[in-house]
Amino acid sequence: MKVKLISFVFSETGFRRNRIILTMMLAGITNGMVMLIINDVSKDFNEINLRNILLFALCIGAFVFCRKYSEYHAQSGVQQAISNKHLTLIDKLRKSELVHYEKIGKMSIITNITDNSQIIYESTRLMVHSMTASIMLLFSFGYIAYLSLAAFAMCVVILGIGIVIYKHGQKDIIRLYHEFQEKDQLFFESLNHFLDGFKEIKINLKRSDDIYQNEFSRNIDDSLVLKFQSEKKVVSNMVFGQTMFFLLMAGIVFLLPQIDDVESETMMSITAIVLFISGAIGLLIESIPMIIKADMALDNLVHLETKLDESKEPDQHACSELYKDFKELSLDELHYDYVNAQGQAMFGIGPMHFALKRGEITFIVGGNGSGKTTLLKNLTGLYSPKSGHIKVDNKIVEVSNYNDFRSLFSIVLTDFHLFDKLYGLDHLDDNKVNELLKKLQVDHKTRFENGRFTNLDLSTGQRKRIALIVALLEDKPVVVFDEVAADQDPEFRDFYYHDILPELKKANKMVLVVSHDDRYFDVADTLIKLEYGKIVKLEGNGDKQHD
Ligand SMILES: Nc1ncnc2c1ncn2[C@@H]1O[C@H](COP(=O)(O)OP(=O)(O)OP(=O)(O)O)[C@@H](O)[C@H]1O
Repeated sequence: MKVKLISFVFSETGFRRNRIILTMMLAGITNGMVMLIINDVSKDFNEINLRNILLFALCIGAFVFCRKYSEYHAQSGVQQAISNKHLTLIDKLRKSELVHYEKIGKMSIITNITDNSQIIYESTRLMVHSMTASIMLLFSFGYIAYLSLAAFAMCVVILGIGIVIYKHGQKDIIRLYHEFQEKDQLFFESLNHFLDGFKEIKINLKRSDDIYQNEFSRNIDDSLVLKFQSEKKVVSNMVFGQTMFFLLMAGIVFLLPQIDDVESETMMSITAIVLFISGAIGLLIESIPMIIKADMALDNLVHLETKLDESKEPDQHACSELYKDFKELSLDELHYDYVNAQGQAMFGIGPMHFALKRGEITFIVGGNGSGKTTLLKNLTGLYSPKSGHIKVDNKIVEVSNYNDFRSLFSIVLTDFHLFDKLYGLDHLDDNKVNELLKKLQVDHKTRFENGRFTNLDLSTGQRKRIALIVALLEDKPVVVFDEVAADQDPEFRDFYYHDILPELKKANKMVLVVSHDDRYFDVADTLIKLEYGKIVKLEGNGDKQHD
């Protein structure tokens, strides 16, 4: 059986790897030596001499040192390996396509990374103990072979049969663990809904009871059944292991004298050794289920990493401000559709064909679900089109230039997120931010000090204003606002349409706005109306520029 946990633990120990292996072996050997000395001395009290006392002390000292060294360095190795794995996963995550991230899901990523890492970390100590115990067992069996080959053969046969049957039992346990994991996944999905919909649950007792009884209780009951079944198997397997050990004892005590001509003193020694190693065998039997869980946890992390590798964007050229001075952005027969898990196309947009200029305001309008946000995600390079192209100054934007292309945009989508710090904005002048807070009338709620907003516990409308401020601070050539005015009071809405947007236009920015405010449609230079993913109206400059 290949234990993946071992290679994972050693993957980050570098030059200490050989030392850890050596000290683990020495800890096992010195443990065995202690047993030998005790055995020798208890057989013959003349053996109580300075040499044996010193040897005993030396073995204990070496054991303590080796055990501490191997355990400490293995633990720090695995901690390092886990931290590196976290960084690798986050790095791969940020390079994967948005559409794949949306499919994998936030909760699945969080639980995968946190739960599995915890299991791996906790199992490492057990694994080190088990490896030390295995060395001690090998040492002890070597000594048994030295005392009596027949006793050694008996150990090999009985333990061999035990291992085969034990491994067979493990297969069922692994299957049950997998089923349990799937149930656990369902539980976390429900938990995700429960936490996201906490307000809706709080307000509606019937809904709250329904989700509690029919979702959580049922899921937990199903999980418990599997957990009980697997625990039952684990316990049976452990008891079986212990029984095999008793069988070994019985073989040594009752059978060995019949088949081998062993003296009673040797019999005593062999019995003492077998009793001595019972602790190590017990430890091994108890560790195996945990090590299997750790291997499954590693598989889960590898599975997540493989998914992220598959969803990786094509390699990007180094950012070169390729499009910095662009003038026009156009869609050339762009088509995009969402596909379900079976690969069938669901909702789609396109084909779309229009051109937008810098220094102009474009409104994208249409009913709910008409495809406005999907269009924006394509336009900004968050999704890559299934067919057709995005062009900048009439040149196709290759996917390898998407990083460069996306750097043109500041976006505030409907599900925007406010970061506690303004990442990526270096050398920001606090005064400049505070002036904007004043201009957008949120300065009485929050200030910008030492690179952070002092308060982000704000109303939805206020949070949107902060998101708007961040977008303005980024000072990108294209700004994209998805229903930003939706939660604003009439005065601010007026300010947004009649001041903020025209100011951005004056600053030669391309302004893309999703809006349902038909009272302000006259602000737009171009108006694109969507229905069922198709352009049903294209008015203004965008139409004139259409080639
Ligand atoms: N990740 C997704 N997977 C599958 N279908 C999706 C996904 N996101 C959106 N859709 C579907 O695409 C359609 C268009 O959604 P989109 O968010 O683009 O509409 P919208 O015009 O922005 O709507 P609204 O005005 O309500 O925000 C919807 O029918 C929606 O069900």
